[in-house]
Amino acid sequence: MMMPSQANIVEMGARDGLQNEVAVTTDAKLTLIANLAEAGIKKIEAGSFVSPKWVPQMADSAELFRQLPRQQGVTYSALTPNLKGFEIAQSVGVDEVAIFGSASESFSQKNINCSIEESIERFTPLMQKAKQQNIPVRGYVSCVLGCPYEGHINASEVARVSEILYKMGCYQISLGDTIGVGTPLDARKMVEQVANVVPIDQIALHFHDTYGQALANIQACLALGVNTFDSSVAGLGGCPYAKGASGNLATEDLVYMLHGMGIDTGIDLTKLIAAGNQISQIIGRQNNSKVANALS
Ligand SMILES: CC(C)(COP(=O)([O-])OP(=O)([O-])OC[C@H]1O[C@@H](n2cnc3c(N)ncnc32)[C@H](O)[C@@H]1OP(=O)([O-])[O-])[C@@H](O)C(=O)NCCC(=O)NCCSC(=O)C[C@@](C)(O)CC(=O)[O-]
Repeated sequence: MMMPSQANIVEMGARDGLQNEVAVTTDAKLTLIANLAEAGIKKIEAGSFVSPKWVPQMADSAELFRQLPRQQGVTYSALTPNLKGFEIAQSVGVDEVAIFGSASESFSQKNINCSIEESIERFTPLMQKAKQQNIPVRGYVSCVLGCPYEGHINASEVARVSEILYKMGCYQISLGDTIGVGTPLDARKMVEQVANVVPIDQIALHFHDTYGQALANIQACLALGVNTFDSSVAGLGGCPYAKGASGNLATEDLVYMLHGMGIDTGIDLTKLIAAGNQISQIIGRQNNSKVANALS
């Protein structure tokens, strides 16, 4: 398989990032999202329609979508764990939603308060409604390279859950190394196993960078033909149900590597770095992107 000449980046900063940082105002989120679109990002996960008691940082997602100025050609998406979340998302004009399952029973319980099988039952009416309304649904599988509660997770279980979400109608399956423990050979083997049940061009990688392995893992999987990657500007975030996990791979670091390999992203790195520096300043912490720090 040839390396892709172009890659798609799904920007997580406003959702996966800010769900696990000190709460910021809706205005600050709107500015971040506008800056990301201005930098050339075409897919922005902007919020989530989950219980505000579970994730208070996302409680303003409906208000955010109501106010969000849309840039043509940009998709603004949100997480929806159940029909209730989907209906609220739909009422405020979300372009695309994502359901999120897990390859780990324990993480499923901690994150969405139900078993893997129960989560599939909750997703079913959502998928039916999304199909009726023509709203694309992305599917996440968490803990694909390890679980904070169970440790090792078998790739066969990752493939099993991925196949279920794919067959339910998710147009893309995003494989989450939620706690960032994976290493390149394991990442590659896991993706190869999922690719037996989900076409490789419908697989995305969502790697947290807790152990500094995310770029190496992506590099190992690029050769398989994967060309969609989730990342967070400034490396924002973590996971509220995976203590100690750091944010997603920083988008600036990913873009720098891909451009260096001759893989186009359509993203202006200078504008992206400015967006990351601004939100880091607002939340009062150092930008977690090595590239941003080197070039700032
Ligand atoms: C899924 C639930 C809601 C189940 O929570 P539950 O308690 O089992 O659900 P419930 O149906 O019994 O409802 C309980 C309360 O939540 C409300 N509720 C119910 N649904 C909604 C909704 N959609 N929006 C707003 N409110 C909702 C519902 O109305 C009720 O309110 P109350 O009567 O107590 O006032 C809960 O567990 C939850 O919100 N969990 C948050 C999960 C979350 O956001 N986690 C972080 C996402 S990150 C992730 O999953 C990993 C990923 C995707 O990034 C990939 C990776 O890194 O690997």
